[in-house]
Amino acid sequence: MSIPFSNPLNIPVLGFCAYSGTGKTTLLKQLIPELNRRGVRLAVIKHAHHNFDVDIPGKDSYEMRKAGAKQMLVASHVRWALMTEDAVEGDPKLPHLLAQIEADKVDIVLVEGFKKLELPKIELHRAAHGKPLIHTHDDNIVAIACCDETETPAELTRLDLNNVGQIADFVIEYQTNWQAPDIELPIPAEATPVSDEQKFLSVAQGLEQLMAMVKPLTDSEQVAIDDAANRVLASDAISPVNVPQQTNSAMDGYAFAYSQDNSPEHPVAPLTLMGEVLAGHEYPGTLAAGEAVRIMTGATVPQGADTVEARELVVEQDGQVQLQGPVIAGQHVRLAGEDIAKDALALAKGHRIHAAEQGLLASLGLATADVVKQPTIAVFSTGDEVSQPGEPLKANCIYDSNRYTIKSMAQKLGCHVIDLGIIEDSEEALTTALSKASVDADIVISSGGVSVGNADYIKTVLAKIGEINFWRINMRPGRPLAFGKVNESLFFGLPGNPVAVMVSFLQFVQPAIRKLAGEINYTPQYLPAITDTMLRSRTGRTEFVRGQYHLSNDGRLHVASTGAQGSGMLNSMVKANCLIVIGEAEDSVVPGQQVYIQPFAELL
Ligand SMILES: Nc1nc2c(c(=O)[nH]1)N[C@H]1C(S)=C(S)[C@@H](COP(=O)(O)OP(=O)(O)OC[C@H]3O[C@@H](n4cnc5c(N)ncnc54)[C@H](O)[C@@H]3O)O[C@H]1N2
Ligand code: MOO
Repeated sequence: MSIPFSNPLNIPVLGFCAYSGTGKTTLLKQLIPELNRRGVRLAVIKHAHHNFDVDIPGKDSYEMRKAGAKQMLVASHVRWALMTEDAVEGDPKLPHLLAQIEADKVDIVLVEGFKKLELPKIELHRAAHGKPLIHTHDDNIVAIACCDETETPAELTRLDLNNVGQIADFVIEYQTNWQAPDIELPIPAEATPVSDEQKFLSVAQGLEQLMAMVKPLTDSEQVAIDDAANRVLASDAISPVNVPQQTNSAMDGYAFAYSQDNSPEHPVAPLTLMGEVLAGHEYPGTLAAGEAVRIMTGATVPQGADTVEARELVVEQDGQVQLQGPVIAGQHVRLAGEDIAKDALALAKGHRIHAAEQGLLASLGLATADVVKQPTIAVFSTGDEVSQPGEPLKANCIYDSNRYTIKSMAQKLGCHVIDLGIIEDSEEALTTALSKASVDADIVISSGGVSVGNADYIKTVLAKIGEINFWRINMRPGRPLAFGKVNESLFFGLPGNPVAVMVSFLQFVQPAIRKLAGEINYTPQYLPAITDTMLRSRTGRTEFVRGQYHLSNDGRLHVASTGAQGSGMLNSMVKANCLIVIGEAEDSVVPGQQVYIQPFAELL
């Protein structure tokens, strides 16, 4: 029987398995110093089958543990040991034990025992023992270390059980070639092909199909750096200058030429103070060895000098500068062009401009930026029951909220928005509005009227003046989605339910707008978080649960559902700061399990 295993660390874990008496411990006792000698830092985990204790009665640590401490950590200046009382049924769990290892301090974990786990292992075999082979029924054996008499299949790496150097070579090769498995995100980056008989599309399939129809805008314009926020760079920004322009000081202090005489190995010789240089000015001469100038942060480092010491670490007296401690050659000096060199690529085409990018473009001396034309989005609502906010609410009606969430999200993505209002449910009104909108807009977005019952007008109109696909996406909320073209504009028909509108916008309209706007390499952000609440889904469907995440005392992100998840309840979006994405492969998720979240602070 094999037991699934997943490695929680970002370093390799390699097991050694054998029937008892084969000499596992003897081999490891020789292999460990051999690997150490070759510079490999090791952790070892051993599974003991008996009730072991590492401590002895009478020692403080033993007595305190026996007095009831669940965990006892004893530490000295050479080592520390953590003992944990953790009685479990069956075997201890290896992933949990591995999580206790300080993975930044070692290169590989060697594991003795845990024979039944689906863990990459080296099998040890001694034919004289007459014990069965393990690799014949365990696919996780990566090599067999055995003696001459053992017969092994040609495809299995064979090592000499008595040749520790050869086994060490194998371990090092395994460690060097090991790659952490790719993280599986709830929505895969690549969609499986859509089959003919498929009624529903996966989120990835819907996204792939619609993204194939989005062509990035090619028109660009020059705008002032002040107006470039949230726009996308249309061409590479090449630096016309070195940033910084000249080699300058990073501290208020003293500049001088580093020499052995003021290095830690030598007595510190006083330097002769030659003058002062302020930011925006330069020292007229060249400093000779043993000379220093007083220098301000940002001031050009004089010719001849290469090192700066901070003012508070220096005593200046009677024209002499006495360094107090060791200095490192070149310290506190910012080299000309170290941030961005002249003629180097400062910001690549396709980059969305925010505060740091605006600052960076300004630091090159640029007054304007070449940006992609702003996408124009036309938005309208449909439905006899949908009323204009500010007007009295008619019987059996609801106020229009979808137009407002769509407009706001589009504006946050740097779009120019045309509000077409609420359009009466008639073929004529829709034809006029859509034809007009498509002249000015790159994307036309409607909400409502895309589910089975009432899609008729949109369907008829778009069949005449464009093309339309009515998709059913295996997701919740946001199952129905219409996507097509009106003349040359793209058309999104989002589902009417207010939360479905927002979720569909985030998942489908957002990436389309980013591509249209010329943004390159946008991928949705996923963060791992531990769920504190039970989350329900269904295998085969992607569930977007409104969640609230926070950084917990355990140093990890935790997330909880915001409660009732009706797709008409905008309040659940207001309370949320992320979507919890439960992928198709998963059913329900229990508290304590890891999930992926998409924080949406940027757009909502
Ligand atoms: N028989 C079926 N009925 C429904 C299905 C289905 O598969 N079979 N799918 C459900 C799902 S899921 C959704 S989502 C909705 C989508 O329906 P529509 O896109 O056709 O939208 P409407 O029916 O027009 O409206 C749904 C809901 O949203 C309200 N709404 C519409 N526009 C606005 C607006 N601008 N602001 C605020 N609220 C709006 C509307 O009053 C309805 O309550 O269909 C389900 N039904
Ligand atoms: O997509 Mo609908 O929002 O599941 O109600």
